[in-house]
Amino acid sequence: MMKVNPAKPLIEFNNLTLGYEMHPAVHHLDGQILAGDLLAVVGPNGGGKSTLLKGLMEEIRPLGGKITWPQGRPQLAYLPQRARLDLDFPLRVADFVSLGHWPRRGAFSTIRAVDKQAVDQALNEVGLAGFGKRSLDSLSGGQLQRVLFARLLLEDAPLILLDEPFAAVDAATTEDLLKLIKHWQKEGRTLIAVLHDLHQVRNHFPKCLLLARDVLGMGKTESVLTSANLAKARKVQVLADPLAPICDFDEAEEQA
Ligand SMILES: Nc1ncnc2c1ncn2[C@@H]1O[C@H](COP(=O)(O)OP(=O)(O)OP(=O)(O)O)[C@@H](O)[C@H]1O
Repeated sequence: MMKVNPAKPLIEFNNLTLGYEMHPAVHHLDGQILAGDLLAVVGPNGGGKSTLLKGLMEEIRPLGGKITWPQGRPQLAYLPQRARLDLDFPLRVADFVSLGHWPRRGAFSTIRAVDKQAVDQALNEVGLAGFGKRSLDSLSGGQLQRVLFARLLLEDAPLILLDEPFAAVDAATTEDLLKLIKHWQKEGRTLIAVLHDLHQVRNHFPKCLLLARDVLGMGKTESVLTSANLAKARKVQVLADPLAPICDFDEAEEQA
């Protein structure tokens, strides 16, 4: 894993605006994420959380401002929202998990013995020892989420992005997956997770970004999730206003 300096920012946002066809979904974001941060991204539906992850993955380019990587852009691992995944095909669990090696080995490398051992170990760590030969489409929702985490283990990335990792997952599975997340943080990885359960965020995530198109707070969780900030977030009708106004970049530059 790439060595990162925990005292230096891993990611810097400078007046970052992200969106689609000039309509901002994340507006004028400034701030830093330090290496080793465990950051929750929260906010109303349509508030721009997934868009921010897409920006970090360079799936979309900023409409304005920029994202900088003072320590270089590290390898990223990404857990998409379950609702966006179509895993209803008869691929073996072990083969699917071994895809976690792709970023390092290339898509067409054969699965080597050492990989097989790593796959078994990853399945063991997520509580699915012996599931390797099962077919993906035979798994329950919670088991599938564990498999996705096993694949992340193999990716061994310094920066991990999780989009609603506990959606439709029961309490026991959530607890197990949270332990893995904390373990990853102890190993020095940086984690950014989109979440909806504020109780969970308060209990397990030291830092938080509250996003309702505009940034309503970023920093220590207890100072971001105040009743005043949450009241503001509730007032933002991002869903009722799917076409946010075209961003005025001249004005944005002047403010920068
Ligand atoms: N590909 C796209 N083209 C146009 N608009 C989009 C696209 N993807 C997202 N949007 C819009 O951008 C805004 C932010 O969406 P985003 O998915 O980032 O929100 P979110 O905070 O992740 O929401 P949720 O909690 O519902 O998952 C929404 O108004 C959405 O309709």
